[in-house]
Amino acid sequence: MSTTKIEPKRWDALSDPERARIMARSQIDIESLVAQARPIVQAVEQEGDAALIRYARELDQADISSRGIAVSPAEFDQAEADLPRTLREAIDFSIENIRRFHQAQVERAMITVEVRPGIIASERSTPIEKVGLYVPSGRGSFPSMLYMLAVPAVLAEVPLLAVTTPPRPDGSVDPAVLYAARRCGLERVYRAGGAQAVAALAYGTETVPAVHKIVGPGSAWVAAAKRIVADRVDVGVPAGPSESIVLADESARAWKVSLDLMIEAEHGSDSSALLVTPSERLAREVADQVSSLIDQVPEPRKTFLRDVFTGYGGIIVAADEDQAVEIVNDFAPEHLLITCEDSRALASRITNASEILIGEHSAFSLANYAAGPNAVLPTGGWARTFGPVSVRDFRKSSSLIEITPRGYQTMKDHVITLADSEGFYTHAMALRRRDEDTASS
Ligand SMILES: NC(=O)c1ccc[n+]([C@@H]2O[C@H](COP(=O)([O-])OP(=O)(O)OC[C@H]3O[C@@H](n4cnc5c(N)ncnc54)[C@H](O)[C@@H]3O)[C@@H](O)[C@H]2O)c1
Ligand SMILES: N[C@H](CO)Cc1c[nH]c[nH+]1
Ligand SMILES: [Zn+2]
Repeated sequence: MSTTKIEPKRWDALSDPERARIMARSQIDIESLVAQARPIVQAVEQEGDAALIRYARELDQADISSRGIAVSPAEFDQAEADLPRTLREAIDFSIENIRRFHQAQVERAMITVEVRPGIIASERSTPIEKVGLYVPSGRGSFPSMLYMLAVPAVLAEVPLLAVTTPPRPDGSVDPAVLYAARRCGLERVYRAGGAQAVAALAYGTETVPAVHKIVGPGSAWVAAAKRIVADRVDVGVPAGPSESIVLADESARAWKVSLDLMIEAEHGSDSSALLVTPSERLAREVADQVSSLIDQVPEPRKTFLRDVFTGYGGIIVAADEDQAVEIVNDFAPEHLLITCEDSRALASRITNASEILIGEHSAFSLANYAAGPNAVLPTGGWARTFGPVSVRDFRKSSSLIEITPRGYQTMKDHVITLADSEGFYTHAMALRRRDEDTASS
């Protein structure tokens, strides 16, 4: 196959539809799959386990009828025995880093403020009772996603955690995922992927428990199914197909930028990877180097890279540094690497990005696996309002309010005035009657 031709594009020269397509990226795929995912979700709602077994055969080419949907303790034992020692050590090392970082997110279970004398208000945090963790599999093996989800969920003290992950063609589950699950203290793992897994967690089946929240990244199929069940279950951070921006200037080295640009692009054809630079020279050098580097990558990643750099990804030449920063903030990338003369100063100007890597040593891969912060991140522009998955995603809060007689006296007249003015008769009357009762007793 011929070499992929990548042409740097000047942002100022792009048409509005061209810019809109770059900004929309995988949202286009997710939208187009919602209608196709709906019958899968409905079948699981109506038929439960039978539909999961059927879709495993149809969509994962896996016969799971003899093994069953739930992974057995013996499979966990086998996975641990089969996994190479170096991989076990790498997973252990990374889990420890992720735990060290997420431990700092554990908040006090209750904060209390005496708003005024006798008005005692608290915020109490409790774990969400049942959470489903979606661990993708197919275009990659993702033990890293298991521990990125399990570590904060366990620190949050969620009582019921149910993991779903697609079966492999022989019906087994990725042993690295099982090893990581056990290391994190989880043994409830179900063989189900894609839209069918999301439906199973939303509605429950004979085997898979229904949960209150589903957390975890996935393909456009997973993202589309989450949209369908979103009125029934909390679907958490919208973490779809991976995407990244490298923001680089004249000081950056083309070979490093080229490889860093290719990291997140190799996840799939629906990913996005952009170099945004004010340097025309760097843009041209990176275009040439990425074109020839792609040819050295084994399949299927070669095809994914080709598709990305002729699809949602590319090389953008900004008019200047200010425009480059503006493009990044408008795009709101999942991953951002800044490799510029003063990367730290530029980082302070980034307002929308879920993960900001600063300086040429901070490759995306390090943060994907082991730097400490969570690598399950919002995509599709959702970094404008969401952050990385954290311990907070697995907890909720309640307000506790206790009013003493003194606090009541301080507030009641103001509240009666407000209730009258809003037109809520009973809101005011409940306080007026209390006053009459106090006066007559
Ligand atoms: N945003 C994040 O934090 C983050 C993190 C890691 C991975 N990701 C993304 O997760 C995705 C992982 O994708 P994956 O494919 O490896 O795993 P996946 O588990 O998300 O998807 C595989 C499942 O999709 C379903 N599927 C595939 N083709 C289908 C079809 N034609 N019809 C119906 N269902 C179908 C199957 O059930 C299969 O089990 C990638 O896009 C990656 O970029 C995102
Ligand atoms: N880049 C992914 C998040 O978008 C995380 C990951 C895991 N493994 C490889 N990459
Ligand atoms: Zn990645």
